[in-house]
Amino acid sequence: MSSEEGFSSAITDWLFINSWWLLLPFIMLLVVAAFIVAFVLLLYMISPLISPKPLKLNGAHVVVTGGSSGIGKCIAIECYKQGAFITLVARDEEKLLQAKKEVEKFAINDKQVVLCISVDVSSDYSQVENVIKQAQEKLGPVDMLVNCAGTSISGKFEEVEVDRFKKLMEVNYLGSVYPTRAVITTMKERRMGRIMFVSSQAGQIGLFGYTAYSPSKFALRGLAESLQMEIKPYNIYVTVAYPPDTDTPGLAEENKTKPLETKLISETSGVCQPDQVAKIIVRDAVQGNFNSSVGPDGYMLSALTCGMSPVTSITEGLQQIVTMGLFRTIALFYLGSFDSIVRRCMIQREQSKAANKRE
Ligand SMILES: NC(=O)C1=CN([C@@H]2O[C@H](COP(=O)(O)OP(=O)(O)OC[C@H]3O[C@@H](n4cnc5c(N)ncnc54)[C@H](OP(=O)(O)O)[C@@H]3O)[C@@H](O)[C@H]2O)C=CC1
Ligand SMILES: CCCCCCCCCCCCCCCC(=O)[C@@H](N)CO
Repeated sequence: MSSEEGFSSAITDWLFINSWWLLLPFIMLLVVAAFIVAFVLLLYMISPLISPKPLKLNGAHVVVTGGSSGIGKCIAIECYKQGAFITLVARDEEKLLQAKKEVEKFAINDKQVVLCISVDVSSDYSQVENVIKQAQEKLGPVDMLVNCAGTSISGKFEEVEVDRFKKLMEVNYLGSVYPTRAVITTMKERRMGRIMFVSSQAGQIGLFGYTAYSPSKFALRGLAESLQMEIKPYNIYVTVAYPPDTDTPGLAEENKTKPLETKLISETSGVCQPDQVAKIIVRDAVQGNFNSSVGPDGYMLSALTCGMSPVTSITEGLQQIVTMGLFRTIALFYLGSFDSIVRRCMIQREQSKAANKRE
C-alpha cells in the first residue's frame, strides 16, 4: 500500500466515523422539502374532490336582482350570451323593459327568454317569495340567483341622515336575504345551484365616507359564510363578489355627493367597466368560487381578508398562506397613505374656512 492511498482512506474514515453528522442539517432539510412536495402533490390529487363541478349556463334559469342597470344588467347579458334564461328583477318597469331589449340582442338561440319582474326586494318578504314563485313557474327552478340590487350613499358619519343607515341595511342586506330565502328550499331539493352576493371592496375594508354603506356590504360576507357551510352538502355554492368602483349609473349618482377624501382613497383601485366586472363575477360563480375579486388590488384585498372563509381550490389556499405577510406589509403603507389623505383634506378645509372668515 502506497502512502498516498493510506492518506485518502484515512480521510474517508475520519469523515464517516467522526463527522457524518455535519451533513445532518442538510439531510433533514431534504426530508422536510420532500415532505412538503409530497403534501402539495397529495393536495393537488384530492383537489377535484373539493372543487365544485362547474354549472352549465346553457339552458339554466338565472335570476338577477338589480338586473335593469349597471353591473346587474351586464351580468344578465354575460349569462344570456352563454345560453341562459334570465329573470330581471328591479322596481322601475320602464328601465326593466329597456334592459330586457338590450339583453335580448345577445341571444344565441331562439328558445331563450328574458322575463321582467318589478318588485322592491327589500320591503316585504312575502312579495319577493311570490314573484320568485311566478318566475319559477314560467322558466323553471332557479339555477343561479344573483343578488345585485343595491345602492350606495357616501358622506361623513354625522352628515348622513340617520334613516339612511337603516335604508342601506334594508336594500343591500335584507334585499339579498329575501330572494335567497325564496330560492333556497328548491335548490336544496334539487341538490344544485349557485347563489351570488355582490358586495364591494368597501365590504372588505372600511373607508372614510362609507359608514352607512360598508357595514351593509360587510354583512353580506357573514351571511355568505354561514350559508355556505349549511348548503355545501347540498351541492349549492355561494360566491361573494367584491368589485372596485365601476362605471355605472349607480356610481354616477354616488359621485354627486361623494366627499373628496372618499374619491381620493377610492382612486387607488381605479374605475372598472361593468362588462369586465360581470365577466369575472359570472366565471367565478360558474366555477363555484367563494371569492370573486377584480384587479390586482382586489386580489390582494381578498387574500388579505380571507379570514375563515372557505377555499374552493388548493391553489387559492396555498396563495393565501404564502402571500399573507407580504400583503399585510403593503396594506400598512396603503393605510398610512389613506390617513394622510384624510389629514390633508381636514387641514385644507380648516384653512379655507379661516380664509373665508377673514374676508
Ligand atoms: N358601481 C360601483 O362602483 C360598485 C357597485 N357595487 C354594488 O353592485 C351593485 C350594483 O351596482 P350598480 O350597477 O352600480 O348600481 P345601479 O344603481 O346602476 O343599479 C342598481 C340596480 O338595482 C336595482 N334596485 C335598487 N334598489 C332596489 C330595490 N329596493 N329593489 C329592487 N331592485 C332595486 C335598480 O333598479 P330600480 O332602481 O329600478 O329598482 C338597478 O337595477 C350594488 O349592490 C352596488 O352596491 C359594488 C362595488 C362597486
Ligand atoms: C394589500 C392591500 C391593498 C389595498 C388596496 C386598497 C384599495 C382601496 C380602494 C377601495 C375602493 C372602494 C370602492 C367602493 C366601490 C363601491 O362599492 C361604490 N362605488 C358603490 O357605488
